[in-house]
Amino acid sequence: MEDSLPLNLCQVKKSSLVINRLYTSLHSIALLALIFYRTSTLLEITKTGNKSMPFVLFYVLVFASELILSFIWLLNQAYLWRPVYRTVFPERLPEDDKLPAIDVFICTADPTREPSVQVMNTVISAMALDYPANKLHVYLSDDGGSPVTLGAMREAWNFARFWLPFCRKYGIQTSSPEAYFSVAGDGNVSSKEFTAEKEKIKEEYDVFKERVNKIKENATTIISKNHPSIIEVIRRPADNGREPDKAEMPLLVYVSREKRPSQPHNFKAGALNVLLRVSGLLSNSPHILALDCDMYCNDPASARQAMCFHLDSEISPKLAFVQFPHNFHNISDNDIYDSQLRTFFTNQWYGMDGITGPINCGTCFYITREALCETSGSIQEDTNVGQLRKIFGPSNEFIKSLNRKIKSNIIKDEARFSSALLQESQCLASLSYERDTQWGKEASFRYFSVVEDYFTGFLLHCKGWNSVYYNPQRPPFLGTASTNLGEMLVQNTRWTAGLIEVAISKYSPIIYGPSRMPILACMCYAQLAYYPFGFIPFWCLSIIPQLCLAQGIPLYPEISNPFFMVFVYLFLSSNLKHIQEALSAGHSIRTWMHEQRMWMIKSVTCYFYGSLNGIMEKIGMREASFLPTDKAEDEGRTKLYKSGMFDFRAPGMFIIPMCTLVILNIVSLLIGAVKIIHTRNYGEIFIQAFISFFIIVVQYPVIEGIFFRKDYGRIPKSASLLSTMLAGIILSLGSLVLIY
Ligand SMILES: O=c1ccn([C@@H]2O[C@H](COP(=O)(O)OP(=O)(O)O[C@H]3O[C@H](CO)[C@@H](O)[C@H](O)[C@H]3O)[C@@H](O)[C@H]2O)c(=O)[nH]1
Ligand SMILES: [Mn+2]
Repeated sequence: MEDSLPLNLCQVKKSSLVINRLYTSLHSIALLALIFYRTSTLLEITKTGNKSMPFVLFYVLVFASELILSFIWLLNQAYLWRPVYRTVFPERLPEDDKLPAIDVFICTADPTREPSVQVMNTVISAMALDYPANKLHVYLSDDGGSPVTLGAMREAWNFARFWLPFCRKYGIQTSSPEAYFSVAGDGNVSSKEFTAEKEKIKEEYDVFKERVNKIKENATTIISKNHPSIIEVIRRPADNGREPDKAEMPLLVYVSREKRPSQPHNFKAGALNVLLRVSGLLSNSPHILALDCDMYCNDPASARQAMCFHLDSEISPKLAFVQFPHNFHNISDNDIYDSQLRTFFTNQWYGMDGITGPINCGTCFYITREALCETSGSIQEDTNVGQLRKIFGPSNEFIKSLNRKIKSNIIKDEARFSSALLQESQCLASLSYERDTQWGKEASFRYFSVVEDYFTGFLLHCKGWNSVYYNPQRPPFLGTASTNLGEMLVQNTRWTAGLIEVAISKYSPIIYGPSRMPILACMCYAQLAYYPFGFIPFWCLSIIPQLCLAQGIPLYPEISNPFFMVFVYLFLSSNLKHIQEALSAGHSIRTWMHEQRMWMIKSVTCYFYGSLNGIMEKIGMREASFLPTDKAEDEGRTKLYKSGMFDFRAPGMFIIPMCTLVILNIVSLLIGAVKIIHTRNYGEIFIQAFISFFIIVVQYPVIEGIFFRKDYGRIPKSASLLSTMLAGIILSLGSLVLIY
């Protein structure tokens, strides 16, 4: 019987599992050997006492670095334990009238950094999801409180009245009009009628873009940080003579929560919580799709794919969300900055999916309202309303909405948008509404950290909820990746600060997690929280062995020592594993090189600064901030990225440490080489020379940027000069302390 067939399948990636476990076992033996070697050598050094204090200190720092790296490596093994992949069978879903409703939440904050036409493409593509229109409700949160966005949204509604019927009629998959018209376009139809219609729609689209741009040109305010809440249910305006087919349209709502300059608004999490409340009143769908404003739906099938999990009676009672991968439309084949964040989406989430499910990634996920407003499941007619008000605030209407049994979630009836209801929504979007409630603390999206996604997902998993990772063949969503070095380092610094805030709090996954979720899941969460601390070993290992190399002082076993092979093994094993993962995800060896390079660059910069910011935020010396990434295209920058050239026009705080370390490595390798030629004894400092050599090879683009490039993306002369001076100072200080 069709009904009894499963809606989805979960299979273990057997070959990966075997390779992974073999790798983990062998590599951990080698790590134990390293720890044995370091401990015994250190004991010997301290016993004989014939080494200088600075040397012992350096030795201890190198050992400590190796321990930190081993710890992060150990946490990482949890991802490798049991990778799984999933298959869905949407054709087995119940009839349309039995499908649950979906609310789509889209957040935007700034029409300049997030161009309105792009945001509206996301809105339109969400409206075009392959789902019954009366069960789809699209909400846009505008943190910019911008008349430009509101105006653009009205225009988007107008255009969608042409676009949706067209997509439905011809089965268009690329439901973002911009993407559809800029690429060859799908819909394998070549009839005359289709061509004519397509042309007509294209004209409508151009009109739409023109109007949106005009709204921006004529606007007197672009962003308002001081305004009451504004909610508008977008409706079709009076007949304008361009009436298309009477089409069923999803509900479209504009929400701009109240903003006051002096009051904290909790960034995106705050915006999402307002949407959660307002939508609770207007549509109250049991499922929610959250999207960043640049993440348009690239496959209308994602809603039904997600339902294959949410409607599976076996997994649904504990299933909080289905996470889809982040894919990006602007990734070049030669992705020099690893803008696509490959490791997360082609490796780690499969591994977490085999435990309790992937982390929440902030966008491209279908979550249940019940998981976010946890108590709703248990709300009965007799539940103490006073209690609920303490958690959810004073709105009776909202509290009523929590009880699924009372509320139907389908609205078509215009009377539902009575002015009283809209007024109540406005009150739900006001700043004062959350005062003395548990919003952002107990239920809902959490405010504790700027990586609200990671933290909210973590607490859901702690409460016993699960998640699912589904990565279909056709990218379900496509966003705009940061393909600009400076922008991306700022973004990563923000992420790091958010992660470190969690890592050093009472919610640290290794303290808060173990009693609440499987240990492997804790390890995954801990790996994400702690990997930024990799900046400590990276800084140490790119300075200390080099200082010693320049003095001809060995820190590693010499070639004839049996432990030499342990170091060789560790280096080869981890890099070959990395290469294997890149290759099996369909990438080339080049990807490995890019990722190594970016790991080094991020370690010296964002992981370092982000950790400092996180610690300062924790002790109250700094306020958290969230500057949305720039999603507007910059032709010059895009050109450099596409041609595989680094664009070093980034703040000096990022460029200078990077250059300093590279120059330091070049100089110490040169000095070391001269020493080797003199003494003819290379065996003792081989590993140190190799470390420098490896860093230099991997960081070749930086060398090119300092010495060889003449274009505008090169490293500025002033930065090179300053870096050379800094490298000189470090080297001289190093030789001073090591000699005396
Ligand atoms: O005060 C704010 C700040 C941001 N946003 C929106 O949040 C989204 C994400 O912002 P973006 O600048 O694109 O940040 P990213 O670092 O790219 O976002 C990633 O990381 C965030 C956590 O730091 C997650 O929330 C996101 O989903 C995830 O894509 C965008 O739609 C913004 O408009 C707001 O609505 N209000
Ligand atoms: Mn983004």
